[in-house]
Amino acid sequence: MNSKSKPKQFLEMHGKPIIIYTLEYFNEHPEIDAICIVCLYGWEKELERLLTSYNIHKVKWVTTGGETGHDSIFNGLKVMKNDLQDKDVVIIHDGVRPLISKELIDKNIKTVALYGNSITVEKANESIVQINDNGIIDNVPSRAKMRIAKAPQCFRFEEIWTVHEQAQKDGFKSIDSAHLLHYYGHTLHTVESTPYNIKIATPSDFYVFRALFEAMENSQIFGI
Ligand SMILES: C[C@](O)(CO)[C@H](O)COP(=O)(O)O
Repeated sequence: MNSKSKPKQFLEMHGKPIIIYTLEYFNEHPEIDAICIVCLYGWEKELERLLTSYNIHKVKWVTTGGETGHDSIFNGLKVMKNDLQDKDVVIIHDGVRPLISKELIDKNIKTVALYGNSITVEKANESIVQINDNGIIDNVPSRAKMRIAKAPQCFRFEEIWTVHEQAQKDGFKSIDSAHLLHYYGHTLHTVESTPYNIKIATPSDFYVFRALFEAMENSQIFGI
């Protein structure tokens, strides 16, 4: 949904870029020590300007994105590697999920502390069907067990680094970190997302974001 002039994470809502809404949750969270941003090539200067302007002071590393999400995450891990200990917790989030909450960050941190990793998921409230190459449904999994993988996805540095290194050797590209760890046989633990943790991927998502944001500001939505 990138506009003609801007990639979606830099689009503004009420004068503030989406990426800043997202970053503010991490910047203000007491248990977040440092932030790494993997930035779209060519937008680094604009990002630096925004970080200064909105005082996002916890950003310690900015690096350039790769061709895929998988490559971008690996770029982020590489730039942080020398500063992190194996047991440090890495919380991987999408810049275009600005309705994350402190509560969801808290839940993820607690789950990593207990089990070693944490994948944010949402219950599927519609049926999910698997199709074959001809568009024919060949599997209808039980909806009760279906979850939609979201972000944040959180790991000890050692665990996420090891699978990325292995994937480099194997030439394997994952859809996201949950997929990558599952591929290499790791046990993954889940936390249920807070509501409204939407990913802004299409123009309609942008309008949903605006409506939700305004409703939250006016306390019209119960349970935020
Ligand atoms: C991590 C994620 O948000 C889970 O749904 C998603 O996989 C990210 O996908 P993207 O295509 O890299 O935005």
